[in-house]
Amino acid sequence: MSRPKVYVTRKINAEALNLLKKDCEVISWTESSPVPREELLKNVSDVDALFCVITDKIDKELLDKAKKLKVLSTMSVGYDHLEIDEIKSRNIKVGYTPNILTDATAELTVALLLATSRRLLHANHAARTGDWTAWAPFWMCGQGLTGSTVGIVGFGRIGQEIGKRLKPFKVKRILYQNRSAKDQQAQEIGAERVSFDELLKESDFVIVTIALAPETAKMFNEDAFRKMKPTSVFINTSRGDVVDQDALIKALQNKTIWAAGLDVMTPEPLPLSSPLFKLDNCVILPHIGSATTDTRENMTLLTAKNIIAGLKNEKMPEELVL
Ligand SMILES: O=C(O)C(=O)CO
Repeated sequence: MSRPKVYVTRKINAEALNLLKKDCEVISWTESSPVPREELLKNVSDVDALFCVITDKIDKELLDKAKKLKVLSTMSVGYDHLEIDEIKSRNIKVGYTPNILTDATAELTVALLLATSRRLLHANHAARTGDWTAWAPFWMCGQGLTGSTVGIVGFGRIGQEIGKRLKPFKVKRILYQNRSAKDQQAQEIGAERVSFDELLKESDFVIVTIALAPETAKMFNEDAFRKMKPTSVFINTSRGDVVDQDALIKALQNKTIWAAGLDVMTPEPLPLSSPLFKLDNCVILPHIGSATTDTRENMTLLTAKNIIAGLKNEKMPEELVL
C-alpha cells in the first residue's frame, strides 16, 4: 500500500522529519525562508497532509488545489493564518501546538516588558555611541513594576503565566480582561477581572496576549490609546493586527502613551521605513515569543505527531476543535 504523502513548508529538524518519514513519504521545502506561494500551491495537489507555519496562508485557493488533503498541522498556537470555515467544510483535521510554547512566550513577554520599561535598548545604544557622558540623576529613567498595576488583555494560558511571573516583581494589582471569567486561575494569581475600559484606565502596563479574531482586530485603536495613562507601557506578543498600528504610532509620537514593546506587528517583517523604527520609545522584536531551541523542537515534534495520528485516524495529541 502506498504511504501517505506529507508536504513540509519549512526546513525543520531531522528528528521531526525522521518521525514523519517512518510513516509517510515526505517532501519538504528545504530552506528556512518561507516557501514561495507558487511552489506551495504546486506541491499541495497530491498531498494527504500538510505541515505548515504561521506565514503560510491556508485559504480557499490553496484548499481548492489540495484535493486529497486530510490533515493540516500548524507549528503554532495561533491559527489566524488558517481559513477555518473552508477547512472545516472539507472535513480536514487540524492540529496545532498549544501549551508547549506557553512558558517560552510568557518569559519573552516579561523580557520585552522590562526592556521597554527600563529602556534597555535605548540605554545600550547610548553607551555604545558616546551619548553616555556621565551618570546623571534623571538620565535614562524608566517605569518600574514595583507598586504598579498590570493589565493583561487575554487571560488564557500565556496571559496567566505572565501574571504569575510578574507577581514577584511586587506589582500591586493584576487586572485582566477576558471573554469568559477565569475565577479559579485568577484567584491563584490574585488577578481581578475588569472591563476593557477599566483595564486601560487603571493599568501602568497593558499586556496583550489575546488571539486575533474578527472581534479582536484593531481593538487597540486611537480611542483605546487615549484611555491609557500617559506613563503607560504597551506590550504586544499576540498578533500585530489586534492593533491599529497607525494609531499606535501616533500615540507614541504624541506621548499619549509612554512606550511600546512589540514582538508582533503588521506586516512582518516590519519594513525598515516604518516610523516605529524611528521611535526611541518603541522596542521591536522579530516575532520570537516561542523562540527557545527546546520549545521550537517540541513544536516541530508535536506538529509531526498530530499529522501521524490524524492520518491513522487516531486521536491527535492536539487537535484544534472549534
Ligand atoms: O505559535 C504561534 O502562534 C506563534 O506566533 C509562533 O510561536
